[in-house]
Amino acid sequence: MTVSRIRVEGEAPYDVVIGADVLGELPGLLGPGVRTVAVVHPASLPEIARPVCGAIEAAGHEVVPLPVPDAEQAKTVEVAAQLWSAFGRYGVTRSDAVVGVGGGATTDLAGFAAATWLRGVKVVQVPTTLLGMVDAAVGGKTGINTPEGKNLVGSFHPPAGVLCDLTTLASVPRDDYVGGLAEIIKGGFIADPAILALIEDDPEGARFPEGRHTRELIERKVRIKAAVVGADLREGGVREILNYGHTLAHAIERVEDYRMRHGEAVAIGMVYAAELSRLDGRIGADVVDRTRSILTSVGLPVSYRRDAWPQLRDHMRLDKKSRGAKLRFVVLDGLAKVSPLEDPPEALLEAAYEEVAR
Ligand SMILES: NC(=O)c1ccc[n+]([C@@H]2O[C@H](COP(=O)([O-])OP(=O)(O)OC[C@H]3O[C@@H](n4cnc5c(N)ncnc54)[C@H](O)[C@@H]3O)[C@@H](O)[C@H]2O)c1
Ligand SMILES: O=C(O)C(=O)C[C@@H](O)[C@H](O)[C@H](O)COP(=O)(O)O
Ligand SMILES: [Zn+2]
Repeated sequence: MTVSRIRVEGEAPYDVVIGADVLGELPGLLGPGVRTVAVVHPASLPEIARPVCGAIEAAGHEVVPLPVPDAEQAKTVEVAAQLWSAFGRYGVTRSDAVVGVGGGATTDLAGFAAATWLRGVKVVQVPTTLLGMVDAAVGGKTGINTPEGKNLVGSFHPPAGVLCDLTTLASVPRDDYVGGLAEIIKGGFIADPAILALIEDDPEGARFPEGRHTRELIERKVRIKAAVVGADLREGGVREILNYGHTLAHAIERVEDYRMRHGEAVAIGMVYAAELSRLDGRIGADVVDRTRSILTSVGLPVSYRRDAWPQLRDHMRLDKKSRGAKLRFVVLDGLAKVSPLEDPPEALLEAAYEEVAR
């Protein structure tokens, strides 16, 4: 299988390397002069962390394996503080590096710990879920949750490289894998409708790493993300499009106490954003129907509890796109045509939720 390298431009350009059995590329991404490498990984995935540690050790670095709690439980200030203590104990300096191995939750945490330790040390991300590869590990958004909401603390800290070893996808639980499809489908609606056609061509295959179009879907989504974050790292403009569906999604995750997968919440959030776009007169029912049908075809949810609306509305206040009391949504004016929707009337917000509610 070939190895692809997708460049992310910006102040400090880096590569997203994609292929099977590509761990040999890791020392090159770490670069010269690194002595100690802290490998942050879920405690539940020792079999995935071990070869990563082995590849780093074989290149002559000193490896410090740092297991953290699984999934969203890792994205807390307590776990970040444990990493800071470990970095101190093991002497991680500004010429050393952190490697994040795992799903998006682990790479978000590892990136955040690296961004804040000594005001910023090098991080290389090794995503091992579909969602991590196509979204979380690329682009330098790092963060943790607080009791008030999702990703409320974090920083923009681009990695020095991202290594997507496609062989790791084989063991990802089906529902977690399918969650990653939500972020790929998001890419289809906001930038590259060819993604939608590929999934519609083989929705069952899309649910598996060995699917006919998997490699192309991954690369198309990574290219979208690389182009957007390369142009606007700090979300001053175009990067906001990557937040399509996320205003409601993050509120749902908060209501669910982070027990719902991010991708599942994003799927519901995209239906909501599509309904907002339709009710605001921007798109026809065809795009909304396509949203529901493609999400359903791969097994993603498209509705949420009616009685949760007051709580969801309250949590949306703290969305990072809000400006003062004014909410801001990312909406569609058509396929691959994205706009901000500022300060929508409450009646519109409620009417769109009524279309999502069950
Ligand atoms: N920073 C960003 O730009 C960005 C973008 C999108 C999502 N995110 C964040 O990413 C997170 C979601 O990521 P996710 O969907 O990868 O979830 P996750 O990190 O919770 O991983 C899902 C599950 O899969 C397990 N797992 C990981 N790799 C595995 C493998 N190869 N084999 C078997 N099990 C494996 C994990 O241990 C976990 O239980 C959310 O916190 C979300 O906010 C961040
Ligand atoms: O990279 C981005 O920018 C995104 O918005 C990608 C999202 O898929 C991702 O979930 C991100 O973490 C959400 O960011 P937030 O700023 O709304 O927390
Ligand atoms: Zn997301």
